[in-house]
Amino acid sequence: MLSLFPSFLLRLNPKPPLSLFSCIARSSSPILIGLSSPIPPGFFPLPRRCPVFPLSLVRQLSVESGSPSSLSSVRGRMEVAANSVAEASSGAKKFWLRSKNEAMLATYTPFVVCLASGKLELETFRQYIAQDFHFLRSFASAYEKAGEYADDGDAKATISELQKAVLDEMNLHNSVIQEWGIDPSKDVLCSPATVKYINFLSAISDGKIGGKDFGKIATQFEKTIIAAYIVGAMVPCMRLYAFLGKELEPFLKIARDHPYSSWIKKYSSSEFEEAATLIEDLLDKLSVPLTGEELDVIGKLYLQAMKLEIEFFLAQTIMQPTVVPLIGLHDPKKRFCIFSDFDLTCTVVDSTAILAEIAIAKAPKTTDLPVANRSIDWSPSSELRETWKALSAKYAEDYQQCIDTLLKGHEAKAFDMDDLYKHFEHLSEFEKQANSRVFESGVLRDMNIDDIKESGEHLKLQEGCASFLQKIVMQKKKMNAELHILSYCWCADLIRSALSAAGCLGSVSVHSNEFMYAEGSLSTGEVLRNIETPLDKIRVFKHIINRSSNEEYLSVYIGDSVGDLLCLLEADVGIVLGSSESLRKVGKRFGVSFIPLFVGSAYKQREAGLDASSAWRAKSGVIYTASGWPEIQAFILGHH
Ligand SMILES: Cc1ncc(CO)c(N)n1
Repeated sequence: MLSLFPSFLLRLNPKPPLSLFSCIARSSSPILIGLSSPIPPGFFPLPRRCPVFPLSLVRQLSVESGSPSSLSSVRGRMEVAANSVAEASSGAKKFWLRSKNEAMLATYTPFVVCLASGKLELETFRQYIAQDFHFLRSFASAYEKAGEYADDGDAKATISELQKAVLDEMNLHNSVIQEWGIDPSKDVLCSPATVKYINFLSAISDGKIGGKDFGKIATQFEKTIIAAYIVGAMVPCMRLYAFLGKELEPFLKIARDHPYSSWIKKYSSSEFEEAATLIEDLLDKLSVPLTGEELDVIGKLYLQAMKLEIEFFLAQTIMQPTVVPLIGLHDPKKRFCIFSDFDLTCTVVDSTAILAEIAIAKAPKTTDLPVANRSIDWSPSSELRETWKALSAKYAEDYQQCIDTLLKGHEAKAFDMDDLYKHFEHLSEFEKQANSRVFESGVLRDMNIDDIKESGEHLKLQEGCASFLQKIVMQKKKMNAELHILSYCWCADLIRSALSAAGCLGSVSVHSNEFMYAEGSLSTGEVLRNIETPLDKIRVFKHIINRSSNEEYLSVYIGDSVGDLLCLLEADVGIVLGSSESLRKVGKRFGVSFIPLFVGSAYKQREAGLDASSAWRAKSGVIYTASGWPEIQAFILGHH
C-alpha cells in the first residue's frame, strides 16, 4: 500500500551512517537521550515490555503507569542506586555500587540463605561465630594501626569510635558464645578463608600492597596513605554486613522466635548502619589528598576485600542440603533449560524502537530529495516517522484496553492456570492484529540487513546479562544446559547480532520472527511469523521442554511482562525483571503471587527437609522478582 521508498531515492542515499544508533546503543546513559529529535510519549509500542530502567524512559512512557514509586519496590535499593554509579560523588559509594555482583553473591550463599530461613544448623552458626571472632580481632588491630597512621584529629576520633563499635560486635559474639558454651579464642583454629582476610588486612597495615612492599613507612604523608588503604580494605566488610542486615531483617518475622534474631537485629540496627556510614565517610575523607593512582589502589583493595568476604561465607561448613545455588541441585544427567525473553529483559531498549529508528534513518530526508521535489514539511523520512507514531499510538491504546479487559472481573481466590490460558486468547488475537497492521503498512520494508546487524551488535544489554549468558555458555556441557531466547521481536537477526557481540551466539537457540530479504540484503517487509503472542510463547516453551519426553529437566524462565506470564508460571522457576505494573496487576487478578527471589529462596530453604533437590519444582502460581541479572546469576550459579 504505502510506497515509502521509491528506489531512485534509495540510490541517492544508499547507506546513511548509523552512528546515531551506535551512539544510543553504546551510551551508558538512558536511551533516547541523545536522539536528535525527542521521541514523544507513546511513540513506540513499548508498553507490553516496560523496563525498570531507564527512569527517564519509564517516566516518558506513562502508558505503563510506571510511577517512580513502583520502582522502589521491595528490593529497590540496589537497582535504583545502580543507575547512578557514575554520578555518585563519594568514592566509597561508587565502590559499593560497583560491587553489586559481589553483594548478590554473598546474599545467595547457602550460609546467608540458611541464616535468613532460621534453619541454619546451630553447629554451623557456632563455627561461623568462632571464625568471625578471629576476623573481628584483626579488624580491631587494623583500626589500631589506622589510628596511629592518621594525622588528623577528627579521623583519629572517628577511628576510635569505630573501634568501639567492633568491641561492641565482639560483645555480641561473646554473648552468643556464652549462650552456646564455646570459647572461640581457645577452641577454634582459623579456617583458611579467615586467615586469608586476616593476612590481607595485616599486610596492608605493614605497607605491603598489591604484591608491592612499600618498605618502611617513614613520612607522615605515607602513613596517611596507608591509613586510607587500611580503611579501604575494611569499608566493604562493614557495608556488606549493613546490607545483609537489611536484607535479613524481614526474616525476623519468619518465625516467632528466629534463632538468629540477635545477629539479624545487630546488623540491621541503625547503629550498625551509622557505623558503616561513618567508615565510608572516613574513607572519603582520607582519600582527599590521594592521587588517581592511589585511588585506583583503594578500588582494588575494596574489591579484593569483597571477594574475600564472599570466600569467608562460602567457607562456612554447611552440612544441610541447600536450595541455592540452583545449579547445585541440578543433576547434570537431566536437562537444564534456561529460557529468557529478549526485549527489555535482556535489552535496555525495545527492538521495535531500534527497528523503527533504522527504518527512519534510512528513509530519505528533505535534503536528500532533488531540489525540485523538496518541501518544508514532507520527506519520506518524516512521513515514515508519522506512520510509526500512529502505529505506536494505536498499539499503546489498544494494548491498554486489552489489559483493562483482562483485569475485569473479580480477583481470583486461588490460582487457576486454565482460566488464565482462556483469558489470554483475546490478548493474543490483539497482538497478531497489531503485527498485521505494522507489516501491512510497509514500514519494515527496504531495511538493510547490514544496518540491522550493526544495530544488533551495538545493542545495549542489561547490566550483567551478557556475563551471565557467557557463564552459562562456558559451562553448558558440564551442566547439560540449554539457553533459549523466546521473543516477539520482529527480526531475529537483531537478536542474533546482539548475542554474537556478547560472544554467545553459537550456544543460544533463538526462537523469534524472521525478516525476509530480497537480493540478499534489503528487507521485503514480509515477516515469518513464528512467535507473536503469549500463547505462541508458551507453545514453543512446551515444545522445547517436551522434545525428549522421557528426559527429565529443570526449567527457568526469565521475563518482564504480561506476554511472559504463562511461561513464568509453567517453568520450575519463573523470574521477573523490571517493574511492569500490568504484569503484577494481571497476575494478581488470576491469583498469582509475586515474591522477591531472595525471600522465596529462604522460604524454600525453610521447607526443604533433607532433600532440597525438588525444592523448586512447583507450579503453584508463584513468580519470583529479581533486581537484575547479577541477582539471577547469584541465584542460579552462585560462585560457579
Ligand atoms: C566476615 C565479617 N565481615 C564483616 C563484619 C562486620 O564487622 C563481620 N563481623 N564479619
